Amino acid sequence: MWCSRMALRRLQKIAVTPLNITGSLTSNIQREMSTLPRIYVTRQIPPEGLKILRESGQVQFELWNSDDIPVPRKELLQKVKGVDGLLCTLTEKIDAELLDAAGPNLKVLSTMSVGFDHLSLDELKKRGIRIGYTPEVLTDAVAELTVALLLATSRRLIEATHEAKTGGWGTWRTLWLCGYELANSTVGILGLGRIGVAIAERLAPFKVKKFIYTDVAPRPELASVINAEYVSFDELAKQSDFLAVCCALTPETKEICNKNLFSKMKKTSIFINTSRGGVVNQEDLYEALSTGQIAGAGLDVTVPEPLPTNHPLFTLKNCVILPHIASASYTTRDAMSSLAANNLLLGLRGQPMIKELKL
Ligand SMILES: O=C(O)C(=O)CO
Repeated sequence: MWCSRMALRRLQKIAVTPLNITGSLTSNIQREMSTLPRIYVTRQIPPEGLKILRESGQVQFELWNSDDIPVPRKELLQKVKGVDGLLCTLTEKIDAELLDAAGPNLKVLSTMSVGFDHLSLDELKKRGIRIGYTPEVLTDAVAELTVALLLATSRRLIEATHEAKTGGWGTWRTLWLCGYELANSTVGILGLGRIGVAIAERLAPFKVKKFIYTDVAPRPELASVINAEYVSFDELAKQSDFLAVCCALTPETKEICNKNLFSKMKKTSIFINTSRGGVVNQEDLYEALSTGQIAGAGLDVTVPEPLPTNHPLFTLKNCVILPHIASASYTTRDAMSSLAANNLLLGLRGQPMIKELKL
C-alpha cells in the first residue's frame, strides 16, 4: 500500500509534464496509471486548481504548460484523444470536431469560465457529456471592474492621464475633459442576473436615481434586491444614461446591441460591455461613437480577442477598451481554477458537480 501511494505520488508529479509521462516509469507504476481516468488541461490554470487535481490521486493529467499561448488547435485535437475528462478555458472551441477527436471516453467537461458560448451545447448534449462551469465566484470581481470601466469611460480618465502626460494640461479650464456623473442618473441593465445585481449594488451609493432592466421576462426576485424596474428593450435604450450589458452571448443576443439600439440612446449616454463582444455589432458601435450618437463606450470584451491594434475602435477617444480582464483578480482566478478542478473530479466520480450546467 505504502509503495503504491509513493508510486502514485511520483506519477502525479510526472504526469504534469506531458513529455515525461511514461518515459521513466516502472511497469508497476504504468499499470497503476492506466487505471486512473485521463484528463487534459488546456492551459496552465492558477495553482490552486492544479494542486487539487494533483493531490486528488484520482486522475492522471496532462497540461498545456503555458498561460501565455493557448494550446494550438492541432495539438489540442491530438491531446484529447481518449481522455475521460477535459478542463478548458474560454479560448478553446469545444465543438463536434474536438469531441469526435476525443472519442467516447469523454464524459466530463469543465470550463474555467462562467460564459459557455465557446461550447457547442447541442454536441455535448448529444454525447451525454456533463458540463461544469464557474458562476458566482467571479461576480464580485466582474462587478467591480464594470464600475471601474464605467467611471473611467464617463469621467474620461484615460484621455485625462494621456493629456497630463503629453503636455495637453494647460491652464484649468471650465469645460475641459468634462464627462457625465452617476448622481441622479438612470442606469439600465441589459440582462439581469447575479452580475447585473452586483453592479447595481455597487453603483447605488453613487446616488443613482433609478435602475431599469430588460430581459426575456421580468425577474422580480433579483430586481427587488436593487429596486429595478422592468422595461422594454426600446425603453431601456431611451431612458438609460448608462447602459451596462450583462447578458450571455446566445444566438438570440448575438449583435443585439446594434444601430437599432444606439439610434434610440441619448447623445449623452455611456455604453458599457463586460459580457461578450459578440453581443455588439462593432461597426454600428463605431458609427454611433464617431458621429456623437452616444457619448462613450467602455468595452472589456470584443470580437475578435485580442482586438487588432489597427481596429477603428482604437482610434476613438470616447472608447475605452480593456483586454478582457473583468474577472482578473488573484482571488477570483484562484477560485475559478479550484471550482473548475473540483467540478471535473466530482463529475468523473459520477457525483453532482458544485456548479453544473444542466442541458
Ligand atoms: O468566465 C468568463 O466567462 C469570463 O469571461 C472570464 O472572466
